[in-house]
Amino acid sequence: MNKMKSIGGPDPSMRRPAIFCEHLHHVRYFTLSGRRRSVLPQDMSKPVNKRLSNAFEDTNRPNKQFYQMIEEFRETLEVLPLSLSDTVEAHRICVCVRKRPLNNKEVTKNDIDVVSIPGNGTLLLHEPKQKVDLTKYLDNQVFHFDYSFDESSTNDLVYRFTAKPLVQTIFDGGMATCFAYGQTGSGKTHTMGGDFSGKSQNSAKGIYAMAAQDVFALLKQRRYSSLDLCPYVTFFEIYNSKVFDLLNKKAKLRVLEDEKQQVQVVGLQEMYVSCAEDVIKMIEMGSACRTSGQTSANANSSRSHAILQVILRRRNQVHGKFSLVDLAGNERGIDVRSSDRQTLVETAEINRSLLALKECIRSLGMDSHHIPFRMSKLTQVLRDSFIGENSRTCMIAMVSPGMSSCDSTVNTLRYADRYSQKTLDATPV
Ligand SMILES: Nc1ncnc2c1ncn2[C@@H]1O[C@H](COP(=O)(O)OP(=O)(O)OP(=O)(O)O)[C@@H](O)[C@H]1O
Repeated sequence: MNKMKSIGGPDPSMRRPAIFCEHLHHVRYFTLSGRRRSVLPQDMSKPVNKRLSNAFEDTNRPNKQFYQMIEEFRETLEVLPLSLSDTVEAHRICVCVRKRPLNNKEVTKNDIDVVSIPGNGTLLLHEPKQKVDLTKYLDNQVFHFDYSFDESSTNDLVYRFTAKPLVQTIFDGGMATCFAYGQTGSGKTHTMGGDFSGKSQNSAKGIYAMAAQDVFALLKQRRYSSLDLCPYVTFFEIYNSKVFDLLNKKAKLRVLEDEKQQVQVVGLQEMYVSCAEDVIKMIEMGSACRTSGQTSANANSSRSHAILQVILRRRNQVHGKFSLVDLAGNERGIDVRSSDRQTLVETAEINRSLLALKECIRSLGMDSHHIPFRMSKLTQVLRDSFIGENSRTCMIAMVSPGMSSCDSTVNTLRYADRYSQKTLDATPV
C-alpha cells in the first residue's frame, strides 16, 4: 500500500489531492490536473532512504530506474484513501476506478506498480517512457473519477460507493445498472462475483450477493412490504452475440423486439427468490457455466458478458430492475496475438459491444432521445437501462497495476474517462 503522507498545501480548502514535486534545485506545488513529467534526478543512482535501499539490493532488477522515480514521486503524494465512513454522493452516472494488487505472477516477473491512487477520485498513471537519447522519464497522467479505490480496498468498500446506492432506485420504480469493465485479469469477476481462494469463488463476497442482501433488507421494511413486490432473478451471458441462459443449462435464447419496441429475451428463466441465499446459489450455479477461454493475460479468462438481473415485480408487472454486468475482458488485438482465429473473432465482437455500450451511456448522460441500443446484443438486452428519467448507472473500471499492463490500463482509463459527467458536459450535443 502507498505510504501515507500529508504535506498540506497553500489552500487547505482545495478538494483535489495535491502533488508536491521536489526536484534537485527547486520545489513546486501543483494540483492534480493534466500530465506531468518526472525525470530521474542525478543523485538518484544512490538510494534515497532505507526502504528504497532494500528494494534495490538486487541491482539486476528490471526497470529499477522507473521504480525509483515512481517511489520518489509517491513520497511526495498526499494520500486521502476512501473509508467506509465517507459520504456517498448521488450520481445518475457514476464512474469509478479500482486498482487490484500486483499478483504473484507479476511479482515473480519483477513487474513494477505504475498506478497510484491518492484518493478523492484521482488516479495517477506513471507511464514509463524513454527519450531518443535513452533518458528515462515518467509521463505522469492524472485521471479524475467519482471514486477511486486503491489495492487495499475491499469489495465491501467498493460496493458501498457503487452498487449500494442503486438498490433504492429499483424500489422507486427505476432501472439500475452496474458494469464492471477492464482488461482481462484486472478484477471484474473478483469484484462482481466474489473473491477467489484458489479456483473456488466466495460468492457471498461479491457485489452481486451484496446487492441481493440489500434488496431483501429493503423488502422487509414496512414502507415496501405493503407494495407487494416479488423478487426474481435472471442470469445469462452474451457470447459472440449469442445469448445463453446460465440458470437453464446454457439454453440458447433469442432476442426479439415487439411492436412497442420492448426487447424480450425469449425463454429466459426468471426464478423467484425468497432470500439472499437463494440468489447466492444461483450466482454459483450460473458462474460455473460461464464461457471461459484462454488468453495470455488470464488462464481462466471470461470471454462473455455475464448479466445478473434482480427484478422486482408488482402484480406481475416489472416495478424495477437491477442489472449487474461483468463485462468480457477489453483486451486489444495485440494482447491476443498468440491466440487462434476464434479468439480474434471473439475479441472483435467484445470490442464492438463495448463501443456500443459507450455510445448508449453517453446518450443517456446527454438525455438524448436517440439511444443507439441496436448496435449490439449487449445494449439491446439492456435497453431499459438507457431510457427513462429514473435510470441510474455505475461503471467500475478495473485496472491492473503492472508496468506490463500499462497500454491496456491507458485504454481502460480513456474508455472510462469518456463516461465521466465532466466529459459528457463538455461534449457538444
Ligand atoms: N482487488 C483484488 N484483490 C486481490 N486479488 C484480486 C483483486 N482483483 C482481482 N484479483 C485476483 O486477480 C485474478 C484475476 O481476477 P478476475 O478473474 O476477477 O479478473 P477478470 O477481470 O474478471 O478477468 P477476465 O476478464 O479474464 O474474467 C483472480 O485470481 C483474482 O482473485
